[in-house]
This record gives sequence, structure tokens and C-alpha cells, in this order.
Amino acid sequence: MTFFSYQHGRLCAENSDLSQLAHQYGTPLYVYSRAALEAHYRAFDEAFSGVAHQVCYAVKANSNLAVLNVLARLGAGFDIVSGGELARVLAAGGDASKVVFSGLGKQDAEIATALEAGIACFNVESAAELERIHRVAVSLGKQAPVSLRVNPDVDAQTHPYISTGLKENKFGIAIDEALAVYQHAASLSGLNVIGIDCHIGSQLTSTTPFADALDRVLAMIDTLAQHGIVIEHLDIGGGLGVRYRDETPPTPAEYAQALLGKLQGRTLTVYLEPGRAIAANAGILLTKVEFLKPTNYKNFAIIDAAMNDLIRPSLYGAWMDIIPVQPHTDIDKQRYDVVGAVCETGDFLGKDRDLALRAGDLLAVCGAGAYGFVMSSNYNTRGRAAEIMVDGDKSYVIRRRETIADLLALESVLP
Ligand SMILES: Cc1ncc(COP(=O)(O)O)c(C=O)c1O
Ligand SMILES: N[C@@H](CCCC[NH3+])C(=O)O
Repeated sequence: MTFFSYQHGRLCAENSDLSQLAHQYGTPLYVYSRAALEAHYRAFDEAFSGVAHQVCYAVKANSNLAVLNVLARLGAGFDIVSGGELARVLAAGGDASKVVFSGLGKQDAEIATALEAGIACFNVESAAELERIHRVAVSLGKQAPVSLRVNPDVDAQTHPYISTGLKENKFGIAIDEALAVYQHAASLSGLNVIGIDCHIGSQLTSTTPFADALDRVLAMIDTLAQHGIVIEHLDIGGGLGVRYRDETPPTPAEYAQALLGKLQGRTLTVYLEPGRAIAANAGILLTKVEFLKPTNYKNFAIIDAAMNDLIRPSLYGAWMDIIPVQPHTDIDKQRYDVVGAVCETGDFLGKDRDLALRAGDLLAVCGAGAYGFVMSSNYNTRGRAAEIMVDGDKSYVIRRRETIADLLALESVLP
């Protein structure tokens, strides 16, 4: 089902006309669909319904409180990577006992807050971090539930910046060192070893790397059992890709099917950490064409969104579809670079796009619900975009547009 679709020649979010939303709330504007978020979450939950499982949405993909709240109401758990993300989950009504804490630089205060909140598990990324979690837990008179994030040395076949499961990547504990670290963990009184975790990268479009990683992790679980260390839960991470252009990623059901067969005969609770597959295609970035700038060499469409609003094209060369909100039938398409007003040549949202455009037109950048607003910045002292959520025939502001006064309020001159 598509949640952003043309109805009577106008692009709509669910049933709301996006040109009306742009008029009401201004641009650039992030627009999310509640129905899409819910459908994407449920697809994972249902795909794994045959086994004990917990879907822990990866908060980093889109951490707006309203987005987290919509998912929390469905029973979602959350994968966090900072104390800030934990605060968001709790503020959004999330259940701390369904939270897993990933990330390779957890600080004392973050560990303490997570222990006090009673999270489900720490996904530990190094021997040094293990010592730190033990020390903080002992100082609070607690035992920290832990998994080790093992690095299986599997090529996720994705962009090198978002591949995490190769031995040269900074993430996780090399799988051939994991037994020794597990044995040490089991000897520390401040830790309760309950699980194993693995996340090999993001925007994966085939099940093969997931299956290869799972084989290695299951072999590790068996080795641990031989050494008397019993693993209760298996966290398979996130990383399932979405279609931005012509990719054909597996559906959550196909992904589950590729993995669940390997788990037969085992009593393991499966945790999963999808982010992008839930949020990306639940959102678009609405932007207005400020000027058309034809040159002898190229045509530019200068829009009111820029790399500070959506950095994926600039950072990864990511291709994101850019479509007109109200397509013209009376002018021909021309080839444009769709660029922002930031003073960087790398500031573009799309290159060589064939579009029929006039100044003032609205465009929608598709697939912007994940790693969009969360990666935005104030570069060039640009206030960040507003975010709204469409819910049936209603829409709500879920983060107001930043004003220049907001930005200046954080700073001061010397006395
Ligand atoms: C540990 C961990 N879990 C989950 C995710 C979510 O990944 P994705 O948005 O690709 O599902 C990430 C990001 O890649 C991650 O680093
Ligand atoms: N920010 C990346 C994904 C990062 C995944 C986080 N581990 C993207 O937009 O594709």
C-alpha cells in the first residue's frame, strides 16, 4: 500500500492534499504518515509472530516524539544509542523494559540512567565498555543485562559508510575474540549475560548477508553453550533496505522467512532493530522551487530545502526520488540539478532529474522519513524544517519550524 499517492492529479499524504499542507505549514516541511508507520511496524511484528520476539525500532532513523509514540502504542520496543534517545523514548511513553542500548561509546552517566530506568539489555561493543558497565552497575548495586555485539566479518554489500559488520569496521567485538570476552563477562558480578547481538549494516537489499551473519552467530551461541554460557536472546539488528529508486529489497516477511528456518529447535527470543524499513517510506520532504536557473551547461532548480535539511544525497550520493506535487501538463520536461541554497557545491538533493517545472512549484523528496530530519543541521544558520504527521484526514505539527531567534538564543558573546 502506498501512503503518498496522486489523487485527481495532486500528490496526497494519506488523503491530505500536500499543496494545502505546504500552504498551511510552510516549506521545507517533513510530512509523515501515521498509517504508513503503523503498517511498516506491523509487517515486522507479524513476520516474526511465529517466535518469541520484540521489534525494537531504531530510534536514530527518526526520533520525533510523535513517531516514537505512535510505535510505542503498538507495543514497540526501541533500539537506542544515547542517553538523549533514551530520554526521547521515555518522554514518548515507551517502555524502558523493551529498550536495547547499542552504540560503541556509552558514557558513565548514560549507563547509569539506563540502569535506573530498567532497560532490557546493553549491547556491548568492546571489552573496555564491558568493564565500564560492570563498574557503573556495581556502584549502583545493580546487575546490568548484557549482550555482546559480535562483528561477524560479513560484507553487507551496501555503501561503505553504512557497512558495520566487516572486521575493519569500528563496531562490535570480532567474533573470534568473543568467547574470551563472554567468559570474562560471565565472571563479573555487575553483569548478567543474557544475549548476543549483531548488526552488519544498513540499506541491505538481499537476505544473503543477514543469513551468513546469522549462521556465524548461531555457531557462536553453540560454542558458548559448550562453555556453560546460556544465551536467552538473539538480537539480529536492523538494516533491511527500502526502495528508493529501483532496488528490490526483501519484504519483512521474506527477511523473516530467510532467518527463522535457521532458528528451529532453539529457544531464543528474537530481538530486531529495524529503523529505515519502518520510517523511510513513511515520510517525504516537501520543498518549494525558489528559482529556475538555466545556464549554457546545465539547468538548476534552486529549492528552499538544502543539504542541511536532508544530507543523504550529499553525504552518500544517495538517490532519492523527487516528484512534483502538482504535475504540469502544459510544459515540457527539462533536465535539472535540484539544488539548495547552501554555499557548497555538494549541496544537491538530486542531479540530472527530468522535470517540468515553474518557479513556485512544490516538490516532494520521497523516502525522507528515515535519516532525514534527524541528520539535519543549522549550517548557514538555517532554521530546521517543521515536521508534521498526517493521521487520516487530520494533520498535526509534531515539531515546529526553528526560527533564527531559536538559534541565536543558545549563544552568547564574551562579557
Ligand atoms: C546497532 C544498529 N541497530 C539498528 C540500526 C538500524 O538500521 P536500519 O535503519 O538500517 O534498519 C542501526 C543503523 O544502521 C544500527 O547501527
Ligand atoms: N544515515 C544512514 C544510515 C545509518 C545507519 C545507522 N547505523 C543513511 O541515511 O542511509
